[in-house]
Amino acid sequence: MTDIASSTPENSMASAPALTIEHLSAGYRNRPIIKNLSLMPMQEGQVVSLIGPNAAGKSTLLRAIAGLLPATGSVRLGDVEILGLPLVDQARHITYTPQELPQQIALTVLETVMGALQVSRENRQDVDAAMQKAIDVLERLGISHLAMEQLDRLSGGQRQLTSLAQTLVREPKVLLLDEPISALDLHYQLRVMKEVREIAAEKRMIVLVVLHDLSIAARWSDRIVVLANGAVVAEGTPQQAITPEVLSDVYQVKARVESCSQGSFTVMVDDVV
Ligand SMILES: Nc1ncnc2c1ncn2[C@@H]1O[C@H](COP(=O)(O)OP(=O)(O)OP(=O)(O)O)[C@@H](O)[C@H]1O
Repeated sequence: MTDIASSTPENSMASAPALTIEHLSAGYRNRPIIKNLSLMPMQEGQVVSLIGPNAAGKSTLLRAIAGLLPATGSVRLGDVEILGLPLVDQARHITYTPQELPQQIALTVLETVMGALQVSRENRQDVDAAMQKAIDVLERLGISHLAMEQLDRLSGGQRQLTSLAQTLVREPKVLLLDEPISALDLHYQLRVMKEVREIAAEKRMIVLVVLHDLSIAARWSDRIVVLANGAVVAEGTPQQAITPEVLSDVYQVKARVESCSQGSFTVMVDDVV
């Protein structure tokens, strides 16, 4: 087995670990939600969007991959089996950002983001490096002006951006994002998707993101997974996965998929079925 955390950039490039999910089942008490689910391997640098109706099991799937729910099956990063590892070891590879906004604690945004790096306060160099990293992420997300604001004085959208900064600063190998743009205005929705995509490519991260806006998912994802009733109903490029037939089956809407001038496409919903 390969120890991913201790591998050098050279040999990790050579082995290019993919995230492979096979025969995954998970749920709550006596309530199975995810049933024997397998996905195409997700490659380094890829952004994969998970879409589907309310209660389809999207958050449950992310929590199961992150090791936060009892699950059976296999979640492998390269040849390392992640499922069943102690949470602290799993967290070295995978970071999950939940749908819920962070607690309104009395820390500044900068302190909150730096806190995610868990450096010792004794070591001045580490603290300085952590601060620089945190500031860089805040700048990328366009919220460096909030660095000295207290978390409990922020709006919902500002707290969501802080939560994302807290996750990104750790540069995990696998990033699981549950509706990261649900509280954001148009500018920040696009800004976040653009930055997540760029950071994934730069840092060779694997990103699995739950989104409800299909046009945004189509524009910013390499691949789409459509989930309904805890099972995959379509998977592939945005063009392959988001079709009028799938939208009718899964969301019960009459929809068109229209090409845009920039090569992406928009989903136009005409009516409910
Ligand atoms: N803690 C829990 N205990 C029991 N059942 C739960 C729990 N959390 C979620 N569920 C159930 O699991 C199913 C899937 O929920 P999940 O939150 O994964 O769906 P989702 O696709 O993320 O939905 P949404 O788009 O509405 O956020 C739902 O039927 C829900 O009621």
